[in-house]
Amino acid sequence: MLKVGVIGTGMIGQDHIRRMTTVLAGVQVTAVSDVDTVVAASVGAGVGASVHATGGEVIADPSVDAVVVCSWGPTHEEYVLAAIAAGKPVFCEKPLATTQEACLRILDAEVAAGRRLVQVGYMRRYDAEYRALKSSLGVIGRPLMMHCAHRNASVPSFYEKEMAITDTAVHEIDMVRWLFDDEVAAVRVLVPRRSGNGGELQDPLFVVMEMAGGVLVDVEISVNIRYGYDIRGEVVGENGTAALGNASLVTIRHGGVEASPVPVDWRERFLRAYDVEFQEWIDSLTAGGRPVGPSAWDGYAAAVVSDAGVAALRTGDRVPVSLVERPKLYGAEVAAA
Ligand SMILES: NC(=O)C1=CN([C@@H]2O[C@H](COP(=O)(O)OP(=O)(O)OC[C@H]3O[C@@H](n4cnc5c(N)ncnc54)[C@H](O)[C@@H]3O)[C@@H](O)[C@H]2O)C=CC1
Ligand SMILES: O=C1[C@@H](O)[C@H](O)[C@@H](O)[C@H](O)[C@H]1O
Repeated sequence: MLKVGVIGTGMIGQDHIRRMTTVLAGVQVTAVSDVDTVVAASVGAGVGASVHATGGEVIADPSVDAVVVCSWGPTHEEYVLAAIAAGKPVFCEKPLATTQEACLRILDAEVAAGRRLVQVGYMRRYDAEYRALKSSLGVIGRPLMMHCAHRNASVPSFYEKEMAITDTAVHEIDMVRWLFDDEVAAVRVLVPRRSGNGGELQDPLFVVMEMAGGVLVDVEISVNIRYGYDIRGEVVGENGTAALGNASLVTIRHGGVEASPVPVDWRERFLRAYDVEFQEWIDSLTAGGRPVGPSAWDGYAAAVVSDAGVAALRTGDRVPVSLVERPKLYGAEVAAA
């Protein structure tokens, strides 16, 4: 039984605790913590876990074999570094950290530890539709372009302009690296007319990524679309196209109209993907091994592209992407999962 401590008991922290306590096998949540101590106490009591005053105490708790970090992005670096220092495996929700410099510090620490301890929560790699899309690439000929849309019904009040890249588009950044087994070479961000739904937020955005191998990817980021959570992707190949399904269990035809329900948010759309992601993480650690999913290198690479995207948003320029040399520790694992 893998004993897990969870830092950050907000929306996704609670959702992951729910899956670890009621859905998945071979795992027990033994400790939790959140700067919102009231929420942490309530969540901890609900699953019989110890409630600690700080994330550092969760990591140091002897009843904790592995750590799950679900706090806000800017706090991830501190906890991931502390888990590495304690020699404990750590699953960190995306992004690994909010700047490439912070990710490099994590890479350096893990390389110094000499073994993989870090996994990053890029769950699209575990989604059945994305996996089917990847499998179909052989059928449609060489991929040339990809069209994506990433639409949130709404975002919380603390969501800032740059988060459209660092918190939202970062999923597409990781996904295209995995899908095409290639790195992003340059980023542009185009700014269309502003939606009235987002207040002062610049919403939507249109992100264009150039892959090193020449594939061009466009991503519409809309975070106040109101009607639901809508994730789309279509690859254009030399001889055909391959698109994600519409993620709906049912299509209703009634009163002269055809309709399918749209997921409310990421918890519904990627429910199974998170389950598979966590079960594989738990199983890999229980077997005495190391995590095999998205690595600190993947987290770093996504952060470099994300930084380029933020610069492109600020300047309107095409911003090239340049990665440091990949440490041997991450040699064959960029496209894992
Ligand atoms: N993989 C995915 O699809 C998703 C990933 N996320 C990621 O998960 C993380 C959390 O997001 P949400 O749960 O939506 O946010 P949230 O705001 O609902 O929850 C975050 C929690 O972290 C706590 N917190 C903040 N600073 C802390 C600190 N220093 N130590 C301990 N706790 C702290 C907050 O009090 C809050 O309860 C973010 O990094 C986000 O990008 C979020 C949603 C979906
Ligand atoms: O990761 C997530 C959130 O943090 C982010 O804010 C949303 O835009 C994404 O759709 C969701 O998957």
